[in-house]
Amino acid sequence: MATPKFDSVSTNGEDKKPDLVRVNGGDGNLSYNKNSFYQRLSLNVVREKMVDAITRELDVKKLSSTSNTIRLADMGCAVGPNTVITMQDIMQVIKNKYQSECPDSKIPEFQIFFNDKSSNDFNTLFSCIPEDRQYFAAAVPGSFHNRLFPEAFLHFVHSAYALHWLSGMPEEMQDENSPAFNRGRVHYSSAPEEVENAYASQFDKDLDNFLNARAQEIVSGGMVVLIVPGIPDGMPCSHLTNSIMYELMGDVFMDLAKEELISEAQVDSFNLPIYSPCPAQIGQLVEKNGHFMVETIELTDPTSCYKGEIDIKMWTKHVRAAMDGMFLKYFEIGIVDEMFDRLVQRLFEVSDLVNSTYKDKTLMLVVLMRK
Ligand SMILES: C[S@@+](CC[C@H](N)C(=O)[O-])C[C@H]1O[C@@H](n2cnc3c(N)ncnc32)[C@H](O)[C@@H]1O
Repeated sequence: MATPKFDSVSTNGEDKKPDLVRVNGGDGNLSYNKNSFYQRLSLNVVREKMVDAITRELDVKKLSSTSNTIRLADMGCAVGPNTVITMQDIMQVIKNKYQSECPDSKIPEFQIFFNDKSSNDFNTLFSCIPEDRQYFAAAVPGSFHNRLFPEAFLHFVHSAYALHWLSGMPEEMQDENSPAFNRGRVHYSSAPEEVENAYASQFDKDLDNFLNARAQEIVSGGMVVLIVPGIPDGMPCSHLTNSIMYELMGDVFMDLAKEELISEAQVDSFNLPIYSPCPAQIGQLVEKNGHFMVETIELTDPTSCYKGEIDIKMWTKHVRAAMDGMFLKYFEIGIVDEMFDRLVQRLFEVSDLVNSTYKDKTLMLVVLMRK
């Protein structure tokens, strides 16, 4: 196993045994704090739809009848401005709704919980939270696939670009004799159907765990907003921009194996724990789970509120800021540097394809109401 080193990445005092599967902390050149602008642009694309859903569905009179503190949580908040801006924005929308619908009542106090894995760089996150904020802030470390809060405690849960991270890879993918063993690739794109099925069933289990935990924590009438990179129903995964990139990553790693810088066995056993669900899959999972009503499940073009071509170098840096830990868990940092250098070149060679597929409707907004 590689001994990971960090370039401008905070280690949270966990140098001896770091949990590397996290976004890059700190404020350096490869930090998520400095490289999460594309995610923010995409969040802006669905902002109006989310505001509409809150305005239409969130029954503030009912919520305020049980508590004078409204509790919001962002799950998989990471580091940097995205979570702080989004949660402040959501709080303001809810506050405005109170002011217009309950003009004679006292405006409730707000408490915002920022959740991520315990390995997240919460210190850098705290430095982004304004001192003159009009809410109480707290960090909640731990996996959102488990319980994180007391029963019937939260009123609103938001999670963006986080639920597509799988909790782990299914065991059969490590078994060389299994049809789900993913030889020569790092993702399920263009892989045999058994590989994609293994990823899909892991996602199903993870989402079910997430919904079960939230079902206990959220009050009746509370709202869940999920923003997930998705795929249109029926579209082959290989058509996604991200899949084009993941396939090129696999090709580059195989080149490095041919050059004997890494072994083929390393590539075979490495799989990116990232999955893009389609709306039908989410709808079926939510219905089977039974605790929530679906208000919205829809896909949008993530580029629809900004123009121009994708900047391949900057995009790759964003990907690295978010996913470095997944690679560093398996490969030496020199190999990861080399892979990303070569990846940029490969992406430039297919830049027309990258730009055309990037405009597909792949940004999924899911709005659920606790029954
Ligand atoms: C790409 S970042 C998205 C950050 C932020 N929500 C945004 O929109 O910019 C994904 C985050 O989800 C977190 N995450 C993934 N799985 C998680 C889990 N099971 N529990 C808590 N956080 C998780 C990761 O640690 C990472 O910080």
